[in-house]
Order: sequence, then C-alpha cells, then structure tokens
Amino acid sequence: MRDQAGTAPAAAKRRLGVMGGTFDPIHHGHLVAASEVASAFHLDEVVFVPTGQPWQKSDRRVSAAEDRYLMTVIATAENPQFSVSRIDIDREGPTFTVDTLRDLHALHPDAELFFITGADALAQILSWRDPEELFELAHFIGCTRPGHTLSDTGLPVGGASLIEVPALAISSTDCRMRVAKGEPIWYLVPDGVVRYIHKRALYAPAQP
Ligand SMILES: Nc1ncnc2c1ncn2[C@@H]1O[C@H](COP(=O)(O)OP(=O)(O)OP(=O)(O)O)[C@@H](O)[C@H]1O
Ligand SMILES: O=C(O)c1ccc[n+]([C@@H]2O[C@H](COP(=O)([O-])O)[C@@H](O)[C@H]2O)c1
Repeated sequence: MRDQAGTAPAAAKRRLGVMGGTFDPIHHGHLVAASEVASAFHLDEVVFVPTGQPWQKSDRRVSAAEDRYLMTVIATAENPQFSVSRIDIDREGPTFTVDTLRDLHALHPDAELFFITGADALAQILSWRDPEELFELAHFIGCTRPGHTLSDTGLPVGGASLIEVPALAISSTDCRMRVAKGEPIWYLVPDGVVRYIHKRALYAPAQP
C-alpha cells in the first residue's frame, strides 16, 4: 500500500529477543522469563545464546560449551518462537555481549533487538565491556528474580525496562548442587535436560 505521495510505508522491523546465559544447565526460570518477555514486548522470536567463555564466571568450573548448547537446544526445541544461536560459543576468547549484539545485527539487519536478563545481571551491566554501546545496540529488559531487587539506578533513561515475571526460585547453581548430592532436578529443568545431564554424567562429584 502507498500513501498519497506514492511512497511505500517502511516495513515494520522484526522484534528479536536475545536471551544470553551460561545455561549450565538451562532451567525453567530462563524459559519462563523468555516466554513472559516475548508476550509482554510482542517479540517475533527469542534467540537463546549460550556464552562461550563467561569471563565473570572464570573463578568456577563451567561445563563444555557443546553440552550447554545441546541442553539449550533440547529445552527450547518444542517452542516455535524459540531458537538457539552458536555465535558466542563459536567466537574465540571471552564472551562480551557487545560482540553478541554486533554479530546479531549483522545477521539480522532488519531486526530490533531486545536483550533479556535477570535482575542480578542487569544490576552488573555497567561493569560489562562497552556499556554505552550496549544501549545503542539493544533495548535491555530486566526480569524479577527471587532474592534480587529490580532497580534501574544508573541505567540510561529509556535504555532498559523492568518486568515482573512469575517468580521461580531456580538457579543453575542449585541444580548443579542437587545433581552432585543425588537429589532430583525433575520439574526444575525440562525432562530432556534431566536425561541429558544423566547421560553425560554432568555435575557428578569429582572422583578422588
Ligand atoms: N529464575 C530466574 N528468573 C529470572 N531470570 C533468571 C533466572 N535464572 C537466571 N536468570 C537470568 O538468566 C540469565 C542467564 O543466567 P545463568 O545462565 O547465569 O543462570 P543462573 O541460574 O543465574 O546460573 P548460576 O546459578 O550458575 O549463576 C541471567 O540474566 C540471569 O539473571
Ligand atoms: O559483556 C560483558 O562484559 C558481560 C559480562 C557478564 C555477563 N554478560 C552476559 O550476560 C548474560 C548472562 O550471563 P551469566 O554469566 O549470568 O550467564 C550472558 O549473555 C553473558 O554473556 C556479559
């Protein structure tokens, strides 16, 4: 359709959610946050991006990127709105979100990006690499998380939104500790992820 001047209206940009995380393992807290933000912000798709080398977690052992990627694929496979990207695990060196967002812009030049994080991660964002550029590349959405208060202190006006999601007190740390102690993680993570963790013997206590 053309307006009276005969010019075609600009096509609406695709709205692409980006859920970055270490996902060691991915759990229902991540999935609920992505689903809620997709609905509230009318996103066309949410792409989950497992980190390659999460430099702020260099003080702990992180599972192989391929295992974290496959668990993320298993967890998201049934949702047609969810997809998984290898861009961070295929890039060498520490993972910086500024690189993730630059690469996604190059891959999807027609898309507007919405980066989804938990309240804990959003509170740390000014310590990330190139924080000013981050807010030019994407709109940031911080989700509530039990034990973490939502606050926009210090964030650029208009650069971030805060959203309440149904609170799920699940963390990857707790899931790993439960597996190590032989406790169940059924219903904290998707069933296929439970089976994958057992098949690959992830998070088992180290053998003496
Ligand atoms: N239960 C949850 N509710 C909302 N957001 C969450 C929840 N768990 C994690 N997130 C957010 O998802 C993103 C990726 O999280 P990550 O993979 O580090 O999981 P985690 O549970 O925080 O892991 P860990 O316990 O190992 O630190 C982060 O932005 C984090 O804040
Ligand atoms: O860019 C950075 O410097 C930076 C520092 C810490 C975390 N991040 C990103 O924040 C997301 C959540 O990270 P994490 O470690 O809490 O799973 C993930 O996409 C990370 O790459 C990014």
